[in-house]
Amino acid sequence: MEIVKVCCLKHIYPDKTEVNLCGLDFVVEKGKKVVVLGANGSGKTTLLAHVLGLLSPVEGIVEVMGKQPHKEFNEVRKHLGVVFQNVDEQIIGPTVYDDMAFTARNDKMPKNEIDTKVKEIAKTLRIDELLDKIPHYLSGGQKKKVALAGAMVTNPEILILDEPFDALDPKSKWEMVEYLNLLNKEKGTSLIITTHDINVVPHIADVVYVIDKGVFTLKGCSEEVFNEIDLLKEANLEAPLFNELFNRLKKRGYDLGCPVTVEDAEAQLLKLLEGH
Ligand SMILES: Nc1ncnc2c1ncn2[C@@H]1O[C@H](COP(=O)(O)OP(=O)(O)OP(=O)(O)O)[C@@H](O)[C@H]1O
Repeated sequence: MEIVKVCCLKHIYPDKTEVNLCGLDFVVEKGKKVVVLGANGSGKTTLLAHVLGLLSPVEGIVEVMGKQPHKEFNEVRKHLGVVFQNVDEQIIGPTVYDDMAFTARNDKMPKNEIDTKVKEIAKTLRIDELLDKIPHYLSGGQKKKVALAGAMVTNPEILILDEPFDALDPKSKWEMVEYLNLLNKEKGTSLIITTHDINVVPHIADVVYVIDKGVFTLKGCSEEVFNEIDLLKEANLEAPLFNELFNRLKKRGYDLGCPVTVEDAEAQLLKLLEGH
């Protein structure tokens, strides 16, 4: 079932900067983890702002659960959780606990339910030690986790994350990937994630879109997308290094497939070595 659809979207910012999101239709199926890969300024944040109903299109289609987000903002927003690229813009509570509880309190969720959820999510994201802290003084990575935790308290059907892995150290990044995968598996939460961290993509994405200067040029699973090395380069993106390596080996007559994770690459190489 299609829950998000964006096609031929034209946006004009107040300073007259025009962004045309065209090419392939951007579609999110219920329960899927969709990654949008694109270089700086390619239009990722503009896309998300339209899905969230924060901007109005001049032309084109933007639908979330069959509704137009900018027209039916409240109706659409109750299904969405969001972590903005600049989390300082969304962290507003005087303490981490209050910040996480903010939307749930506004939605009149019972106090004890909020308390249980806040503590449970904080524990899973390993920020339970921070609950009494003032968010303003946290590190960038800690703030990302707090924003994600806050977005999760109301149990959104679709979670939108703009560059969620920025500012995270490797351990926190992989913990975040693990948490998002678990969330998707256990709660069926659909994910829309923008990133330019290519190495994370195969570990999180069911579907990958590549956006090149506003044009959706590629759609597929990680293997399909990372095989299109020339199109990725055109979009100012790099395929994972070993992906490039396996492509070069293929050109020399060693077709070992298109592994997109270190584990897959290791398995393929071992197969080859053990065959000799
Ligand atoms: N508020 C704004 N006013 C004017 N132009 C804007 C505004 N926000 C974005 N743009 C322009 O729209 C285009 C797309 O920007 P957008 O922020 O959507 O890209 P992005 O892919 O999210 O980039 P990044 O990875 O750097 O965050 C860029 O040319 C950018 O300069």
